[in-house]
Amino acid sequence: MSTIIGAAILVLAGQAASQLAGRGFPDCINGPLKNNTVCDLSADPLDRATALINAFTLEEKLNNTGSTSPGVPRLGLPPYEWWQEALHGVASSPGVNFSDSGDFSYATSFPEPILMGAAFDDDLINAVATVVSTEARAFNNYQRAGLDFWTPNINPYKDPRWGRGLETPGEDPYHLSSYVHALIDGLQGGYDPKYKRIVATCKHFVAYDMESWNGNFRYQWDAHINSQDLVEYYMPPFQSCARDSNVGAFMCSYNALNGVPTCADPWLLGDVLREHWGWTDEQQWVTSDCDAVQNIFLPHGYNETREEAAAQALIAGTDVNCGTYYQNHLPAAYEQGLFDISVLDQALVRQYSSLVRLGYFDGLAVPYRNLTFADVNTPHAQQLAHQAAVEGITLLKNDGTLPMQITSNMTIALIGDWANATTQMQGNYFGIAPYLHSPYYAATQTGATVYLAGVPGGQGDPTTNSWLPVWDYAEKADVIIYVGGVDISVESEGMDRVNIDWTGTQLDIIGQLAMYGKPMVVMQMGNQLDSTPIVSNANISALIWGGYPGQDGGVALFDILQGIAAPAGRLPVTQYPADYITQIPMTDMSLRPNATSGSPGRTYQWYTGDAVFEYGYGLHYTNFSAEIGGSSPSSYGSSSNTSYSISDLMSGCKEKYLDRCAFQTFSVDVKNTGSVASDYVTLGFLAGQHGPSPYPIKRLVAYQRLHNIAAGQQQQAALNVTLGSLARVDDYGNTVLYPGDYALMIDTQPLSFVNFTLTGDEVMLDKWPQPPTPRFQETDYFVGGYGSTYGEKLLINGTI
Ligand SMILES: O=[N+]([O-])c1ccc(O[C@@H]2O[C@@H](CO)[C@H](O)[C@H]2O)cc1
Repeated sequence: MSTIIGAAILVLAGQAASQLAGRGFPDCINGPLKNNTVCDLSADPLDRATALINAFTLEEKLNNTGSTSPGVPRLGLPPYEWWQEALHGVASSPGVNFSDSGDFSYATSFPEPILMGAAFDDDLINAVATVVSTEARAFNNYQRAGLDFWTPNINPYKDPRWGRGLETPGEDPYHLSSYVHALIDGLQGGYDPKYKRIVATCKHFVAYDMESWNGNFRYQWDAHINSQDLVEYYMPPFQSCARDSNVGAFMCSYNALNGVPTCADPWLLGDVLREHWGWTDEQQWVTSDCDAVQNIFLPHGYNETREEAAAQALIAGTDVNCGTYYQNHLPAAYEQGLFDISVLDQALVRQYSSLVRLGYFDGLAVPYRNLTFADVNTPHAQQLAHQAAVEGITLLKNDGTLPMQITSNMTIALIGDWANATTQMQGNYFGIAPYLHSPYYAATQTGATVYLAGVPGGQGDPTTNSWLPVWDYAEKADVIIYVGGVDISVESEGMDRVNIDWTGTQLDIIGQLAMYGKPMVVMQMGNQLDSTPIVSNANISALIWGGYPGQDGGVALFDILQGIAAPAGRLPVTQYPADYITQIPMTDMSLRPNATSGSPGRTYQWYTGDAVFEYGYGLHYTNFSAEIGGSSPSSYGSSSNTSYSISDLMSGCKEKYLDRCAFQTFSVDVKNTGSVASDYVTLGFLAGQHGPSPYPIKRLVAYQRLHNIAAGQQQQAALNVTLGSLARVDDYGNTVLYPGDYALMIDTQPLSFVNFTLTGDEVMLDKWPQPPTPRFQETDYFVGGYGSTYGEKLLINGTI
């Protein structure tokens, strides 16, 4: 009896699976592949993919090397588009196809990562990513998207000019590593699930963080980075992706690293990525950025011929080529004997075994097959999009005007080019949102009378007649709200910013509006601008940073303004003074301040000047105390010194990767000492004299967001600090645990400290694989602004 039922189920499943085939999935029931091992659900994924690729002819193999793969009609293998985007929601891209109306005409649009980074809430990021992957699966079920997505952009945001900083969670490598771990877990559905929800792609590997600056373009830029900066700053998020999060794919970048284009670099894609980080699973692949293989030939000029460039990339480990360069040039490269067929087979097996792991060949056996458009933009997703914006929005100034009660008998003058922002709130790499609740929409929801003057933020003379409504509205209003800043017209892909201050026009308008002497709030949108004139103007009541807040951004801003939600976001980047960009070229990749080059240093860890607002800054509507469990000296270096022997710490360390070993979990008692319930982001910074000099000012080693701490109540944060977090990186890129003085501090203006020392001999936690040969001339370091001693030292050691 049960056999009959089983057979009936199989027949039904077979029919349904065949119907799926009509929707762009391979037909493993009735199609030509039905007897190929790729259709055997019980076989090992690698064996399944190998059997599939073994059935390809040479020509079919070469045809399927680009981002748009034609498949193999002879075998019933459908075409597959590898390029999907989902930076902060399923996004318009070659493989994503929104319908014009009805089902699949929209997807939830979350804030840009720069604002979600400001939430410092990994649980939130995991929840957002889970919604994104759910919606992606629903799109896939109806043939409106593939199963792999080229997100996240996890290059650290090292320079405030970078046009794509909005795509990242900020400037700190620890923060990015932790954020991306939570994100990938949500996108892929865990570390190693039987069926991945989707495949995520960590990009752009590595040192890609310049678009176009002073004659340097992303396509030809050769980033010169010494091993210490590389391992300490540029690599950690990618290590987190590969080694700690088991991400399904990587994308190599346009730029070169120390003379070698990243997509052509066997050391980077082989020794570092696959071997050192243990990303050895052959179900994971590397794609090039789009046309980056072409760029190896020109403008990098790294190879003599197009065929050599294509072959070099393939051999180096670039498995997929975004674009058509492989399809166009690998055939001739093969004829010229520039690569062995086994290398091409390996690349194809990696791709298709990844599709096996996504259930591409498994019909209805895949648990996500029942997702439909009803699972897109659900009430939960909408709530999360709103929450993500609220959690990230950061209060930078408040003279007590906020939270502001807005009543229906009030009049608001809402001014600025973001006042009625819609798609502006989505930044870049976005899809079609179900709705875009602008600040104006949110203002009208309060019941107050709203005068809207969406004046352009960029240019113009605010004394001319066309601006008259602004002054009229300000005159009539009880409250003035200016919503402006920057947007993707000045910071975007291919376009770095040329300055980081407010435009003269905007400052002129804001200054004049402040003279009305009314409650006035500035909402600073987009990325950071030097807001000194706003901070120092006593007539401006409050300054809120709102980033790119997504589909419910206006509502989130007004919820913060009115105190419906309490602000607890923290700046995920330093807000530099405007002249910072005159002190350091974008091309200088070094982090440490340098007297010879004049660099004031990069990021809060090394910047020696005065920030307008420091990394981690953010005000609340209440006050907090934060005590580190039991021991709380009043400052760094004062008493309560506990001493730890390095050898004792190491003897308890059983992890494969020593940096993962626990040092301590510091419990922090956080008390809301004010009168407004609020979230609190517990930031744990480490300072002290240990390891190679110079020492960073401080560095983030742990964080946890606590939620809704009632007035007068207390919650406890648990800050997990690893041995890796205590360690520093030496000149050769090795990660070393050093004896010396340490201090853990809670918050930016520390609310409490704990001091401790490590004693005994230093221990190497991670030995960095050196590139095979020195890869560029000593003089190159001088171009990059390095001191001569350093350059010599590096070359004497025959490495970088
Ligand atoms: O030719 N195009 O249309 C085109 C569009 C976008 C583009 O940018 C690259 O494509 C994205 C792929 O994920 C990378 O993040 C970005 O660097 C590169 C090329």
